[in-house]
Amino acid sequence: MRIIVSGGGTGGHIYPALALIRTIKAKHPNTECLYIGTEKGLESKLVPRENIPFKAIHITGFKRSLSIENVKTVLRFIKGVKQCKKMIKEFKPDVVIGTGGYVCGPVVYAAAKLKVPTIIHEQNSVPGLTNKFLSRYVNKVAVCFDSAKDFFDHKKVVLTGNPRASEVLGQRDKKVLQTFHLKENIPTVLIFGGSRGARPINEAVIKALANFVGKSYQVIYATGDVHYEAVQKEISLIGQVDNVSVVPFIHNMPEVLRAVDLVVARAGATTLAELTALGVPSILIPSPYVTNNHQEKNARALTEKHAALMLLEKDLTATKLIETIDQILLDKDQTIKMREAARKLGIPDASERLYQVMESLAESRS
Ligand SMILES: CC(=O)N[C@H]1[C@@H](OP(=O)(O)OP(=O)(O)OC[C@H]2O[C@@H](n3ccc(=O)[nH]c3=O)[C@H](O)[C@@H]2O)O[C@H](CO)[C@@H](O)[C@@H]1O
Repeated sequence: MRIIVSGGGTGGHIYPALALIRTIKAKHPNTECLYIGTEKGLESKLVPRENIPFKAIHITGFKRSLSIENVKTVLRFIKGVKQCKKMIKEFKPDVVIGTGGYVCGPVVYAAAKLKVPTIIHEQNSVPGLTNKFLSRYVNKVAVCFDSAKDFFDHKKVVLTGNPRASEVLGQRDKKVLQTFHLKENIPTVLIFGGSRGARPINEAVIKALANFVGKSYQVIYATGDVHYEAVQKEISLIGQVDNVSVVPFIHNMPEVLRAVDLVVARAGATTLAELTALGVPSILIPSPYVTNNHQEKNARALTEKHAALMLLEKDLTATKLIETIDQILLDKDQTIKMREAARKLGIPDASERLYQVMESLAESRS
């Protein structure tokens, strides 16, 4: 099989794509894959790490307000479509899949125009602009939340879940905590602000740092690559805290998620798919800076079922953060209830479901 995958900007669009590629390669080791992204997006770093052939196009996203930049974006889109058509004709894919982010626009649109079978994967409860636009042209729309179905043509829509959910599954092995210089025999909370980190979360954690001293739990705190230096500078002024391990980014997230007892994070859809597949309780701090406030809607899908607690960014303080962590981790019954509620929401066979959609589409063509 030959497939082109495109998805980018942030990890939430890239990790599902990588997980799907791994599933396909596990089934058909001879599958040829090409990933199309942008140089600026995180994909230009993450995809080559996986030894997947990567090509970049130059494209930008639409601004919501009227602006001259939008005219430039239209021109870049037209140029991008031309570039993608050339790549598609050369590569001759059986299927083209877009996992979100504006880079998918020209890639999937070009494929649809060339009559190559196309799928878009929407991770969120409310779709992004690019996927809404592409949904008119593609053959199938794979979604992760029931509520997302209503935004698309019901004949095209399939509930698959997020392939990252399948990827994080595995044996819980707390030995990985040693790599963070932490203990295996006490509860661990993992704090991170999405794939790029989040300044407001970093600020709250830095202020909370001294209050973690003497707690019966320990903390892994990923600042986000771009924030690491600034955070370290601030921490050096306060002093290191033994039971808090600070890192820029976690590249072995599946292993780490399996070893921790609570997660504090933004409410990015891929993170939520991972948490629910594993049944990890969470405190969600939705980013208020995303399209249609979709992270809050993502988070509500979990809080309504008691799988997570939500802390709005406007209410986020160091004290509130510690109180909420204590509320869960210092109450075993609460932890267990949240764990079970989270697991009930997971779609652990998401990779297989998405693979089936892809395979039947490719077969229908041959
Ligand atoms: C600001 C923005 O537009 N965010 C969007 C983006 O979020 P973002 O890229 O932050 O996506 P998610 O929170 O969904 O996923 C983050 C991914 O990065 C991984 N990870 C994170 C930190 C780390 O140190 N190591 C690591 O591997 C997580 O395990 C997860 O797989 O895509 C999501 C999925 O479409 C959307 O729901 C978010 O609203």
